[in-house]
Amino acid sequence: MEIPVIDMEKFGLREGSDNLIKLSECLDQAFTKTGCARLINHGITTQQIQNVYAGSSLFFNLPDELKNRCRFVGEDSTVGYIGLGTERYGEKQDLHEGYLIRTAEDLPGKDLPGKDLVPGWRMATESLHTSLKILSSVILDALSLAIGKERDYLASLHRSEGDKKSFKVLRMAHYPPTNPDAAQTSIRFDEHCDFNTFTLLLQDNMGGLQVRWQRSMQAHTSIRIDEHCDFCTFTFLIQDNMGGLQGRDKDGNWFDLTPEPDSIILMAAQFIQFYSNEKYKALRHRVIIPEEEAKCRHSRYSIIYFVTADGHIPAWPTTATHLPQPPPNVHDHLMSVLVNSVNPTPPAS
Ligand SMILES: O=C(O)CCC(=O)C(=O)O
Ligand SMILES: [Fe+2]
Repeated sequence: MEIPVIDMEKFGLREGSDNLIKLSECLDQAFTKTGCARLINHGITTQQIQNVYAGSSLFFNLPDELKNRCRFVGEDSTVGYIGLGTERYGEKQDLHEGYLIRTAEDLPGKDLPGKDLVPGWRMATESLHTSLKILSSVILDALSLAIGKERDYLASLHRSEGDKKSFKVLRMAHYPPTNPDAAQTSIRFDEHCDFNTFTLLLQDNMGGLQVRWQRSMQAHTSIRIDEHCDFCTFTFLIQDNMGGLQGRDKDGNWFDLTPEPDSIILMAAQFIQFYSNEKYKALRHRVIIPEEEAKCRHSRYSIIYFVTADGHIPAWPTTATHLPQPPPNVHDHLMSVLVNSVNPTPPAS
């Protein structure tokens, strides 16, 4: 699968809405075709990114006891440290830990737990966060046009400043070294789609991120016979020469999203799926344990920015006929999804 590359420099975005229309067309094509894009020349510097990785590496190598003191509890539980094995997205054990932050303006009057444990890390994350916010606001505007709305339509659903319940968070992720045998029972991050609007993802050069697009993206709006398995014992099938019959391989066609230095992966998530009236599909993705022994015995780091609508906004439009009505709000919807993926029993070490 070819991931569309979008060169953000081409759009000279402060110059006017003409370029925004061009960007919206590129995003529309990318999301329709693959549910994702690789953004280059996005204005975020190598130094900004490296500063965050450097802090992540120091933080995640601290003793568990210190990291565990950085958990947020109560209504702010969407920021702070999330320990190894706290989340689980499938049958296998997920092998990742994370630290989630919001910017100071999104979290007025609050300090992040453990913000001083790693000198300079808070400043580095704040700088990257601010740049990602700027990038995401351009993308929100372009996506508004792409779904046939006014330029500020999505921005008006994503204000979030001072919204205590906002899930607009930046996550620093760490995948600890493991061994190739662990892949039998564990995975670095199991298959899921994100439940926010879209995600901006940076990864180091360790690899392992994979995506697969939802079948209906390839099938457009109609299909001769939709996906199914037969319920008999086995089937003999003879077909003419017109083609069209497809099977899925055991793995369901996963594609590697190979690391490219400094590029940012943009992934469609559930909110844009619902608000585009299913034109775009939330991209399914996972992080596998690499087969190369050297890579799997090495830490992997990534940085993920979840662009999320404000907590009180309906999780899907009230006009969506295929979804339960009335919709829950974004906050309650995300809480219910997160509750299902949080596994309170950490793996035995
Ligand atoms: O670390 C990655 O590359 C993927 C992480 C991810 O999918 C997530 O945090 O939702
Ligand atoms: Fe994800």
